Amino acid sequence: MTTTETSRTPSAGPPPVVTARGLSKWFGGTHAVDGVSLDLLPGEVHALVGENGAGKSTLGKLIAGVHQRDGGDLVVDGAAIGRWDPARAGRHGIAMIAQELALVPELTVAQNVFLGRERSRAGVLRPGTAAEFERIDAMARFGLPPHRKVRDLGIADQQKVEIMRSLARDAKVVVMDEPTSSLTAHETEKLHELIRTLRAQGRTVVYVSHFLDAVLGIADRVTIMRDGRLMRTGPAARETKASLIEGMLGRSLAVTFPERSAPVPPATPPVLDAKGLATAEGVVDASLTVRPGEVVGLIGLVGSGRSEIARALYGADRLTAGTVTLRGKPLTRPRPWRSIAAGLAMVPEDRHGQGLLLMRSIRENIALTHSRRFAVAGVISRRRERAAVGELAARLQLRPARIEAEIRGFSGGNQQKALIGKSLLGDPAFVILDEPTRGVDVGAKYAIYELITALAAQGVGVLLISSEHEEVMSLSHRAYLVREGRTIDEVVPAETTIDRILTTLFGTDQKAAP
Ligand SMILES: Nc1ncnc2c1ncn2[C@@H]1O[C@H](COP(=O)(O)OP(=O)(O)OP(=O)(O)O)[C@@H](O)[C@H]1O
Repeated sequence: MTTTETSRTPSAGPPPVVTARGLSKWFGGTHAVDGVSLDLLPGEVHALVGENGAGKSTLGKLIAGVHQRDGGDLVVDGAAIGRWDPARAGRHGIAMIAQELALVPELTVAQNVFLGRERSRAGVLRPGTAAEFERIDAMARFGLPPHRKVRDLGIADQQKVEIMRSLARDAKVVVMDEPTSSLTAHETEKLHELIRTLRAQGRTVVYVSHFLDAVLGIADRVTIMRDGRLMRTGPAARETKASLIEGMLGRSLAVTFPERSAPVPPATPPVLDAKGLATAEGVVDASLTVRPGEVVGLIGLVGSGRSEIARALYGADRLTAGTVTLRGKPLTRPRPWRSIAAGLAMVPEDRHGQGLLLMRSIRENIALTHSRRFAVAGVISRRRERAAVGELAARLQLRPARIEAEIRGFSGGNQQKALIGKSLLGDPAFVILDEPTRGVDVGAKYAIYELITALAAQGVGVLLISSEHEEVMSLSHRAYLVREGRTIDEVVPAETTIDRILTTLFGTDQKAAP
């Protein structure tokens, strides 16, 4: 579909709570949102879908006052809106849960939930807030400890704090940008229940997501965006996954995986050999090997210790027991810089917290860790740097392909690609990819799958962690099952099913039949 249709308000039914007419937003030469007209109805879940960089987040931010529009009109509750910022939007009952979470790490869960609302100084909450927290907690059913510092929470729990914050503000329109990207299937289902409750209360949820199955399951209406423009808005019931993908990309694309290379013979000496790892951060007893040319998955639920095992291998957390051997040499007391020098690379799960410098350019971000590689007689050659980064940007299909632009101006999915690029530039022998396709659209996902397969074909050993079990099942030669910080079993994904594996993971001491 190439024609641009605007959404229409059904002739009967309640008037829209927000109406956008010809909204427009430029970032430098990028027309991020281009003449978008849209109604948000009370009591609807309105999904926004589109490729990375299609303008979904920017549209959400224009509605929530995070960005100022450059053109077009915004009508809220029937009144035309002039200047617009998050505080004004908040007073009109519009809240946004952005991809880049806006929490204060040093404050507690409850303090963050009521941030900007509490009147007492130094983060001391007003009397009555405990009861208020309980009320919100009862509605959200996340079971978060109110007094825990946010910096001690994982990214999934931090996302839940943001969601509770919008509940605390009693928002009637909540824009959720990729709310489920770090949640487990079970947590996603709980969030969807909460969204249904909000809808039943007559509230509006704008749901930005790349998970098209989830979109079809929860949304009443779907708006498809492409290149800043609105392609169509219509009832979710009339869409299928294929029709959404076609609308997003302008062409059809089978959601498939590239073919795995042949299994690596077991006698091949491993590139990585880890035995009996333990850390204070939750690894209890993890052992695994990865051979050159092999993609090995870690399958476990969020919170099972998958990412913690990755951090232990990389040296981000200190080992309290166990050994890591890389290319036959022991990594005594692994630390990230020693691991990188020894040929290990890691793409972390939390790209903002651990991976990228948002104020620096793509080139600087990609090249920073590898400055020595571009040195000629001790001086960094910008020309060599630009050539290598440019080549990587093309391989990763980075959009826009401007390697000197600041990272923060790139869409979430394109930031993720830059992060992967950063880890690959050092020609590592072993790569850890923790949620490499999180927040990435279908087209770019396939590019990342191809990259993983290509890395293995070049003889690199890959450790793959993903909440999308289908990815691990389709890309890995072998996989370890992880529960409570332990590697409890090893499977060959091509010879088993995810259902069997999940039975093993959920069960107490059942073994998966391979
Ligand atoms: N603060 C900014 N400064 C400069 N450019 C920006 C900024 N925010 C967004 N852009 C650009 O605007 C376009 C739309 O980005 P946006 O984040 O809205 O896309 P998106 O559809 O939400 O993508 P994703 O699915 O990857 O999150 C992109 O080309 C992006 O690079």
